[in-house]
This record gives sequence, C-alpha cells and structure tokens, in this order.
Amino acid sequence: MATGRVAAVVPCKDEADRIAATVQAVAALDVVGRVVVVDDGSGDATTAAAEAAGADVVRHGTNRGKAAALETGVARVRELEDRAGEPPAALLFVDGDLQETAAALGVLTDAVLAGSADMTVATLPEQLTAGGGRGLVVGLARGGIERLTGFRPVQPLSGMRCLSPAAYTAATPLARGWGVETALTVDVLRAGLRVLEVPCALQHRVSGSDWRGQLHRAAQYRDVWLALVRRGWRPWHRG
Ligand SMILES: O=c1ccn([C@@H]2O[C@H](COP(=O)(O)OP(=O)(O)O[C@H]3O[C@H](CO)[C@@H](O)[C@H](O)[C@H]3O)[C@@H](O)[C@H]2O)c(=O)[nH]1
Ligand SMILES: O=C(O)[C@H](O)COP(=O)(O)O
Repeated sequence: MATGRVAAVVPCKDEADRIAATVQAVAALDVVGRVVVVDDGSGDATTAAAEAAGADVVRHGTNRGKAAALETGVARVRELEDRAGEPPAALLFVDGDLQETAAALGVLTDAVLAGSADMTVATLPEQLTAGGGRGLVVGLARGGIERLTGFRPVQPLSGMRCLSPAAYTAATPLARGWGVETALTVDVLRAGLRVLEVPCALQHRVSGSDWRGQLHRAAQYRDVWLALVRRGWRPWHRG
C-alpha cells in the first residue's frame, strides 16, 4: 500500500505568495505522507506561510541555492523518518511556485513506487504566461546530457522529480545551484538506473525577459555548464 509512503521536499526562496497553495496541494495527495519545506534564505514571509499551511519547515539563515536546499530537505526527511521508524519509499522534489497545480504531481510517483523507474521527471505543458528565454540553457543541458548518457530529455531542467532512495544515493552529493537537475539525470543514468519523463499538468512562475530574468539564465547557464564539465563533458564536443 503506497498511502503516505512518499516524502515531499520543497525548496523555496521568496515564495510567500505561492508556498501555502503549493504545500496544501502536495499534502492532499494520498501518496504523500510528509511535506518538508526548505526556506532558502527568503527575505519575505515564506517560512510563516509554509508553517501555516502545515509543512515542516527548515530555514537557511542565508541563501545557499536550490541544490543545497534539496539536500537540507532530504536530511530533514531522514531525521523525521528515523524517529518514525519507517524510511520513505520515494522522495518527491517540488518547486514552491506551482500553487494548486501541484495537485497533478501524483502521476510522478506511480512508476517509482511500482519499481518500473528510479527517477521520474515532470514535463510541463505550454505555460499560460509566456517566458523570456531563448532556449540556450535548455539546449546546453539537453545536449550535454545526451552526450554523456545517450538520453535526450524533452525538459532537462524540470525540477519536479520523484526519486527512489537508490536514485538519490547515486546523485549525491548533488551538483551545486541550478546544475542539480542536469546532474541528477546524468548521475542516475550512469548508475545504471532508469529515468522516465512523465507529462504533468503543472503551471509555474516563468522567468521574464527583463534584466532579472536574463541574470537568472546566466546563473543557470553557469551552473549547468559546471555540472556537465565536472562529469566529463567538453564544450568542443558537439551535441
Ligand atoms: O536560491 C534559490 C532560488 C530558487 N529556489 C527555489 O527553486 C525553485 C525553482 O526556482 P525558479 O526561480 O522557479 O527557477 P526556474 O528558472 O523557473 O526553474 C526552472 O529551472 C530550474 C533549473 O535551472 C529548475 O530548478 C526548476 O525546477 C525549473 O522550473 C523555486 O521553488 C524557488 O523558490 C531556491 O530554493 N533557492
Ligand atoms: O526560462 C526558462 O525556460 C529557463 O530560464 C531557461 O532559459 P532558456 O530559455 O535560455 O533555456
């Protein structure tokens, strides 16, 4: 019986307006037994909003990036589950900005709990709000992953993932910052485990084309590039 066997980890920074709806939608999934939110040094009321929504919240005193927030969240899950005496059957990584659409995440857990995949990755439909990206970061991650593993992901940066304990172990320590998703896919596949992309009706806050959005993409590009190079990818390798 899968009820309550999945532990959700929600990394977030400055998501006070969105985190409560996200937590409530995830907690309402039968398969989810625990929701841990990691407030990654927010300057707003993210912690209070997540606690009011019923999440277990851990807070970073200063911002450490998404990968560090995920690691903190998994450590917290382990601490809580050790006390309860039963480790989770799977981990569910959830971005804090999905709000009510996080209710669609249940489909990610099926294949992992059934043992037919070790990591599932959500692919998102077209977003209601247009983004300001030109596909550079996505292209870098997709090509790099394909070069290193032979697998060509549709949405390589998607952070909504369900992992078996073996998949998480294969990917730790996690790659830094925004490199985490790209590295997860490479590391899990290289461990001989199975990765499956699963369509999921999610909507998230997309980055715009203003200077803030472009700065964000520059940081994503840097982190994905570093994650790939540290795994043996070389920029002059076309792919
Ligand atoms: O320092 C930070 C910054 C962001 N976040 C949280 O990380 C998640 C994703 O960040 P977001 O700003 O929404 O990034 P996007 O560019 O929209 O994200 C896309 O690309 C990222 C990889 O670059 C993935 O992590 C995301 O899942 C994917 O939606 C959100 O919950 C954030 O609150 C942190 O925990 N720490
Ligand atoms: O907006 C996005 O999808 C991400 O920030 C990636 O940007 P990109 O379009 O430059 O790959």
